[in-house]
Parts: sequence; C-alpha cells; structure tokens
Amino acid sequence: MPLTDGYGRRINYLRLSVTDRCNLRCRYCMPAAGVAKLGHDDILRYEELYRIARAAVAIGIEKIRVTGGEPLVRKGLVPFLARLAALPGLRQLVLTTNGLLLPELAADLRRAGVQRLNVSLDSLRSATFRQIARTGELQRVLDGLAAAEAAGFPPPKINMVVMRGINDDEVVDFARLTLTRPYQVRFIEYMPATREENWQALTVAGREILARIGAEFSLEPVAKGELAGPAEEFRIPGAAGTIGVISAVSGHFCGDCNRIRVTSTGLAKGCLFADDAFDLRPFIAAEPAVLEELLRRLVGCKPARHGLAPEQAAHRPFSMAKVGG
Ligand SMILES: Nc1nc2c(ncn2[C@@H]2O[C@H](COP(=O)(O)OP(=O)(O)OP(=O)(O)O)[C@@H](O)[C@H]2O)c(=O)[nH]1
Ligand SMILES: C[S@@+](CC[C@H](N)C(=O)[O-])C[C@H]1O[C@@H](n2cnc3c(N)ncnc32)[C@H](O)[C@@H]1O
Ligand code: SF4
Ligand code: SF4
Repeated sequence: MPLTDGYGRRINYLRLSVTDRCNLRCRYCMPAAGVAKLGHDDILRYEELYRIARAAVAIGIEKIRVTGGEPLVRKGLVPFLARLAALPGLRQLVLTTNGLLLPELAADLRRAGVQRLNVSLDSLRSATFRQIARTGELQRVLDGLAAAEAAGFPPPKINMVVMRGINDDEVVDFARLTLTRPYQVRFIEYMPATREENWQALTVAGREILARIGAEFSLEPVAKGELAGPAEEFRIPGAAGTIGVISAVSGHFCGDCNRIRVTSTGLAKGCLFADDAFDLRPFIAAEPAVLEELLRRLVGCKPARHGLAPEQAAHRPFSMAKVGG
C-alpha cells in the first residue's frame, strides 16, 4: 500500500545522510571553522544505516538519496551502496556529492549500483568557487563530471545555489551550459539554514532567476518524472540539457513533498526545517517491525510545510551538512 502522510501526500523518498564531515566548507552550509566534529561512535555504523534503509523500503520508500556532509569522504561507502542497491523494492538509489572525489570513485559507484548523481557546482570561475567553498579546486569537480560520464552515469543534475552579489551573475552562463551539455542544471534559492545575518539579501527568488534566463533564451516547460524531487523544469528549445529551479524559500513546493530524512547520527526528520526529530538509534537493534512503525509515525507527523517566509525564519539554526540538505 502506498505510504501517505496526514495531508494525503505520497511519501516515497528517503534522504539518508552517511556523514556530517566534508572536504569543503561552503559558506551557505557551514561556518568557516566547519561543524563540531562528531566522534566515530556518534555516527551510525553502516549496518545500522542499512537496517534503517531496509525498514524504510519495507514501508513504501522507493527512492533513497545518499547524502552528507560529503558522502564520498566516508570510508567503506562503496560496499554499503552495493547493499542498498540490492534491497528488494528499492527502485532508485541516487547520490548527491560535491564531485571532488569522483575522479577516484565514479567507476566504483556505478558498479555498486548508484543510478544517478547530483553534483553541486556553484561557480564556473575558480576564484568564485573558492570564495563560496572556502577551499577545494573547481577543476577537480569538472574532472569529476568527466569521470562520471566515462563511468557510464546518465547526465548528472548540477546543483547551483544562487547567491546575490556572489554568483548570481553566472546564472545565464550556467543556463548556456545546457545548450551543448545534457545536464539538468538546477538553480536553488539560497535557504537560511544557518540563519546567517541579513540572509534575505542573499536569496534570489526562482522567479527572478527564470526572468534573467528568459531575457536571453526562450524556455519551455518540461514534465517531471514520477519520483522527481522539488525542481520545476524547463528547456531552452533545442538544448541538449534542461534547467530546473528549486524555489525552496519563495514558491515553496511543500504541497508536493514526498520525503523523509535520516541523519548520520540516526535522527529521523519529517521536514528539513523541523526543529524536532525522532532518535532511531535506541531501536535499531530491535525487530525490524519496530523501526518500520517509528518511520510510519514520522511520516504521519510530517508538517504541511516549512515555516520559512521571505521576511522571517522560525527554525533553530542548523548546518545542512548535519542534516543532508
Ligand atoms: N526546502 C527543501 N529543500 C530541499 C528538499 N530536498 C532537497 N532540497 C534542496 O534541493 C537542493 C537539491 O537537493 P538534491 O540533494 O540534489 O536532491 P533533490 O533535489 O531531491 O534531487 P532529485 O531527486 O534528483 O530531484 C538542495 O539545496 C537541497 O537542500 C526539501 O525537501 N525541502
Ligand atoms: C548538504 S549538501 C550534501 C551533499 C554534498 N556535500 C553536496 O554538496 O552536494 C546537499 C545539497 O544541499 C545544498 N545546500 C546546502 N546548504 C544550502 C543552503 N543554505 N541553501 C540551499 N541549498 C543548500 C548543497 O548545495 C547541496 O546541493
Ligand atoms: S554543501 Fe555539501 S560540499 Fe558544501 S559544505 Fe555542505 S556538505 Fe560540504
Ligand atoms: S521544507 Fe519540509 S515540508 Fe517542505 S518540501 Fe522540504 S521537507 Fe517537505
């Protein structure tokens, strides 16, 4: 039976975070000093993450997105992914990464059964890339995209968090990429997860992003896939790729929300911006039915929407790296 929440929304997507660590320090995601490091005992073992994933699939989850922090920095990830890929009933295993380690890992990820990659890339200029990520090399991400293609992955979705005065002048350049590359380039409204001072000045509304691209190119709407995420999709006629807009703050898409989250410490969240979470850890060793029931309850308690509004943010500040984005 399909899994539905209290608002009749079909819930079929789990975002599973395998680590809070990262090899970048993106300014929209964490403070310059990074997030307080958790000890190895705080992070769930792979066997524990597997049990949670299995319970989720047993109650009706069909798509798992592995995320982080940076998922590729966790040792032993590839065999874990291969186990997830083999879960009966799971239709899609996908992963979100900053791309830095794809040159080494893309082929192994593909062999393990990962079906698709989303790669975060906020600038096509080295200096701006550094300004946002605070460390790392743009060229590594570009090499990572090439490695993913060579490994046989379908064209990735490219996630660009648009920030006014920082990289918003690259929106048209990113859209232009889709003319020749089969990527789905997604423009994401900057979300005030950390409640950075004056965050409203950074967020560029999805409407404005589309208007800027629309001043240069015409855009036609594209129908969304069945297990699709939150992006509204378009294509420049004749282009190889497509354009997506994730209006996380303004035209929120919560009415179509299809997901739950579990963090690398075993906290299950019904909403990205929910302050409360269920701690699954004490129940992981119990009968599978116990975890299944807890996850069903989490789905039953999902809020209708986040509490963000253009003029205010009501949540406690958090790092996306700790929750998985
Ligand atoms: N507000 C909000 N933002 C989300 C949610 N899910 C993902 N995002 C944001 O959307 C952006 C892209 O996330 P991805 O990890 O690529 O996942 P996705 O958009 O669900 O991916 P697809 O399933 O491939 O469409 C990130 O900035 C996420 O933080 C959500 O449920 N609510
Ligand atoms: C938390 S990251 C984890 C996966 C991986 N490290 C990466 O960056 O792709 C998941 C997604 O969240 C996005 N994200 C993080 N903080 C954000 C913010 N404040 N607003 C919008 N998107 C954000 C990132 O750009 C990335 O696409
Ligand atoms: S957005 Fe991803 S790559 Fe950037 S700091 Fe957060 S977890 Fe790391
Ligand atoms: S903000 Fe919360 S309710 Fe809205 S789409 Fe994201 S997880 Fe779902």
